[in-house]
Amino acid sequence: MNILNFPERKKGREAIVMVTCYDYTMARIVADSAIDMILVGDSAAMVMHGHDTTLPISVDEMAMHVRAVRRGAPETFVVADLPFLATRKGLEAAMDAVEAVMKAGASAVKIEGIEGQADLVRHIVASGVPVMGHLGLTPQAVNQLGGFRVQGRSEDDRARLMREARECQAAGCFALVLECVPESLAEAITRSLDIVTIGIGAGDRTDGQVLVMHDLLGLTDGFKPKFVRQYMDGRAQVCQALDQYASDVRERAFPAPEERYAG
Ligand SMILES: Nc1nc(=O)c2c([nH]1)NC[C@@H]1CN(c3ccc(C(=O)N[C@@H](CCC(=O)O)C(=O)O)cc3)CN21
Ligand SMILES: CC(C)C(=O)C(=O)O
Ligand SMILES: [Mg+2]
Repeated sequence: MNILNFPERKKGREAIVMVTCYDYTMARIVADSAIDMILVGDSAAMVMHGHDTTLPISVDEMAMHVRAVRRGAPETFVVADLPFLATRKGLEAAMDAVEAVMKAGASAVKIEGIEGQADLVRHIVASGVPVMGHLGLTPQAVNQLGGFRVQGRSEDDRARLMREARECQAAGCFALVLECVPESLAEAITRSLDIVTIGIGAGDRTDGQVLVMHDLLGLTDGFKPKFVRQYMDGRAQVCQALDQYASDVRERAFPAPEERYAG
């Protein structure tokens, strides 16, 4: 995937497949898979660091995850989330955040919401940095949304999200994530835009899909929103391996002779 390929992946062509990734080892695996692109999401705050929301992660921590992912996937298109408030403290602070994740190796940045930051998006794009928009359930606004809830169900919200999607495109976004919105709204937005849409909990009419790595591997304990499909029972498989290791050690079945060094 290259920034120049996105327009040709618009509706009707092959769907874009994106997954989150936060570390070197998993990035190497993603790079060997059929995945198109990586999102170094601020969901790292939750799945990597154990917070309840995405709010606590810093620009430096995001940059650290981007550096690790870039080392593991040197050729992959990597989008980095700009964390909570990074774009809301003036132009210089915002550009410092963009600089940090781009110099860490990102190919593009993702910014939640468009209200009050269309000019900033224009400036980032004019600076040579591709920007991915993100509308619908914007987790950085969880305190305002009253929880991780489906968005765009009322007629007013629908109209607002449709308008904001057009604003993202007008501001120069090359792609737009639609999170937790009714499929009819995601379809309407996808049809009305020239840029690609990437859905999560937004039905199958978007131009691509994104899922959190740990969700699709079944590693997240008890976290299973409706839109998640678990492609393996990662928790059970990892736990089984750990239990086997523990029992082998206790029974002195590990290490075997061939796993030892001779003097
Ligand atoms: N591991 C992980 N996966 C994600 O997809 C994800 C994160 N973390 N962190 C950031 C946001 C938060 N997300 C979430 C979290 C919870 C629901 C959820 O509980 N959804 C309810 C629907 C609620 C409603 O009907 O309004 C569900 O049961 O599906 C949805 C998205 C998506 N993102
Ligand atoms: C859920 C996706 C879209 C995201 O923003 C994240 O993982 O942080
Ligand atoms: Mg995010």
